[in-house]
Amino acid sequence: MLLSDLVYKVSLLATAGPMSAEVTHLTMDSRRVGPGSLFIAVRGTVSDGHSFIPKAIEQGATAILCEELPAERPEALPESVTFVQVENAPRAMGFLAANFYGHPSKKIKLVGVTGTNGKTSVATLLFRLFRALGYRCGLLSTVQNQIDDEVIPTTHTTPDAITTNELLVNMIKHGCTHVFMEVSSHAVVQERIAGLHFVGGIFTNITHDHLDFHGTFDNYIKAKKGFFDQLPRSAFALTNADDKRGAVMLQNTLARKESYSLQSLGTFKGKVLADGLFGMEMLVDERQVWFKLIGRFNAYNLLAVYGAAVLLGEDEEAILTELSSLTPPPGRFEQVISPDKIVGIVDYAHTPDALQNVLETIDSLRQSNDSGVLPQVITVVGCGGNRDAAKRPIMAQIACKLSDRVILTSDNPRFEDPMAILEQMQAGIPAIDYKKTRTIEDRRAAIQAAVAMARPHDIILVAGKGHETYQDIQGVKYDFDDRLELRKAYQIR
Ligand SMILES: CC(=O)N[C@H]1[C@@H](OP(=O)(O)OP(=O)(O)OC[C@H]2O[C@@H](n3ccc(=O)[nH]c3=O)[C@H](O)[C@@H]2O)O[C@H](CO)[C@@H](O)[C@@H]1O[C@H](C)C(=O)N[C@@H](C)C(=O)N[C@H](CCC(=O)O)C(=O)O
Ligand SMILES: Nc1ncnc2c1ncn2[C@@H]1O[C@H](COP(=O)(O)OP(=O)(O)OP(=O)(O)O)[C@@H](O)[C@H]1O
Ligand SMILES: N[C@H](CCC[C@H](N)C(=O)O)C(=O)O
Ligand SMILES: [Mg+2]
Repeated sequence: MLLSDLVYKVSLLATAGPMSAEVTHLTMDSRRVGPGSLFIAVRGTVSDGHSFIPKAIEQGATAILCEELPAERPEALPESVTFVQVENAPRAMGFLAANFYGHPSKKIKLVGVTGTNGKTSVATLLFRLFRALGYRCGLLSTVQNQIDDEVIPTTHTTPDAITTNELLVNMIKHGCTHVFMEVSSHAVVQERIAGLHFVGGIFTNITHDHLDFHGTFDNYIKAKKGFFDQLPRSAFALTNADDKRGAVMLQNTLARKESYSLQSLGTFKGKVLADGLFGMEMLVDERQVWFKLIGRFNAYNLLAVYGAAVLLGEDEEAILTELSSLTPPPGRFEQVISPDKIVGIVDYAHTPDALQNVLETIDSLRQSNDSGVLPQVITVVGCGGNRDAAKRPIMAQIACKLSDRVILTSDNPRFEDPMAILEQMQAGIPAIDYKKTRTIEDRRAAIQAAVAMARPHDIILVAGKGHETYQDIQGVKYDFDDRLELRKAYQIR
C-alpha cells in the first residue's frame, strides 16, 4: 500500500521523504523490520521506540512513523527512508493498521468488554452463545484467541492494533460475523483499540487493580471510561447499573445507553432464585432459567451476556435456552474433585474483589454433613510480581477473613523476589489469623500441603492463576497448571 494511502485520515505534523513509498508490512518492533516495513516508534514503559529508529533503518525499513523527527538527518540515514511525524504514535498506529488491513472491524460485528473482573467470562460466554445460535465467531481473550474452532495462543488480554486487525481479517476470511473481545484498561491507555469500529461495548465492574500502571483509582476509571467515550452513535453501551461507577462509564458516550441490574432498574433485569455447587436458578426478564454457572458474580456476567445478545438482535427465548447449557471458561470456578471428595476449585481470582466474591460464593454453598460438621475452606493464594503491589496485603486479609486455613504462596513472581511479595502479603494478616496461616513459597508444595490438611468434602480454593499453564519466574515460563497439580497431589495423598 502507498504510504500516502496508509496515512489517510491520520493528522500529520510533518513528513520528510517520498509519500509514494510502497509499504508492505507494519511493525512497532525494530527486531521485526525488513525491506518494505513501516516502523512505528512507540514510547514504552521500559524503553523508547525512537531509540530503535537507526536499527530499523539498518534492517531496511521503508518508512518511519514517530513523534519526534531525528534532529537532522544523520548521514547514516538514507534519503529513501520516509519519515512521518505525528502527535501520538500508538494512536496513529491504530488508524494505520485499520487502513492497511481494509477496516476489517467495519465488516463484522465487533463487541468489546471492559471492567476489572468478568471480561474473559462475558466475552467467552458471548462467543460460545453465538456459536450455539449458529454463527461463526471470533474471540480475543486472556485465555486464547479463537477463530471459530481454531485456537490461537495469546500473550495479552487485548492484543496491539496490528495483531487485532490481522486477526479480524482472518476471522472474516473464515466467515465470522461476530467477534467478542476483551478491552483491558492498559489497551485503552496504550491506544491498542484506536481505529477499531465497535457495534457494542459492555462494562462489568470496576474495583482495585493495576494501580501500579494507572497511578490512581480515578485514572483507572478514566481509562475504562475511555472505551465508551470512543464508541460511535450507532453502537450500544451496556453498563452494570449496580456498580457504583456503572453510570459514570456512559457519561460522555455517544452510543445508545443500556443497563443490566440485579438490584435496581435497568433495561435487563435479573434475580437469583437459588444457587448451588452445580448451578444457579435465575429470573431473567420474567423468565425462570437454570444455568450451569455458579455464584452471584456470574449472575451479573450472564445478565450482561443476555442483554448484549438481545441488543444484537437475537431472540430472548433462544438466547436463554442456549445460555442455560453453557459452562464457565477454563480456570473460572473450575472444580477438581478428589476420589475421596475433596472439592478443589481453581479460580483466576487475582484481585481483592474477585477473591472476596469467590470466597463468599464458596461460603454460601458449603453445607454441614450429617454430623453437623461444616466443611473447611482452605485457600492457596499468591500475588503476581511486577504488578500492583497495593493489592497484596488486601488479598491476604480477605483470604484470612473468609477461610479456615490459608496458605500464602507464589503466583507469577516475574522479576520480583517471591519472598518479598509474600512478606507484603503477610503484612495484611490480622494478628488473630496468624495461627491459621502458613507461607510456602513453592506453589506445588503449597497445593500438596493444602491437600494433606483437607478432609473429605473440605473445599480447597487455589486462586490467582486459573487457566494459566505456566509459572513466570525471571522471564522464563515453567510448565505449571493448578488443576494438574491438584490432581497430582490427590494421588500422593
Ligand atoms: C506495561 C505494558 O503494558 N507493557 C506493554 C508495552 O511494553 P513496554 O511499554 O514495556 O514496551 P518497551 O519494552 O518499553 O518498548 C517500547 C517500544 O519499543 C519497541 N522495541 C523494544 C525493543 C527493541 O529492541 N526494539 C523495539 O522496537 C517495542 O516493541 C515497543 O514498541 O508494550 C508492549 C508491546 O505492545 C507490550 O507487549 C507490553 O506488555 C507487557 C508484556 C505486559 O505485561 N503487559 C500487561 C501489563 C498488560 O498489558 N496487561 C493487560 C491485561 C490486564 C488485565 O487484563 O487485567 C493486557 O491487555 O494484556
Ligand atoms: N462479574 C464479576 N464480578 C466480580 N468478580 C468476577 C466476575 N466475573 C468473574 N469474577 C472473578 O474474577 C476472576 C477473573 O474473571 P475473568 O477472567 O472473567 O476476568 P477478567 O476481567 O477477564 O480478568 P483479566 O483482567 O485478568 O483479563 C474469576 O475467576 C472470578 O473469580
Ligand atoms: N491480566 C492480569 C493477570 C494476572 C494474573 C496473575 N496470575 C498474575 O500473574 O498476576 C495481569 O496481567 O495483571
Ligand atoms: Mg481476561
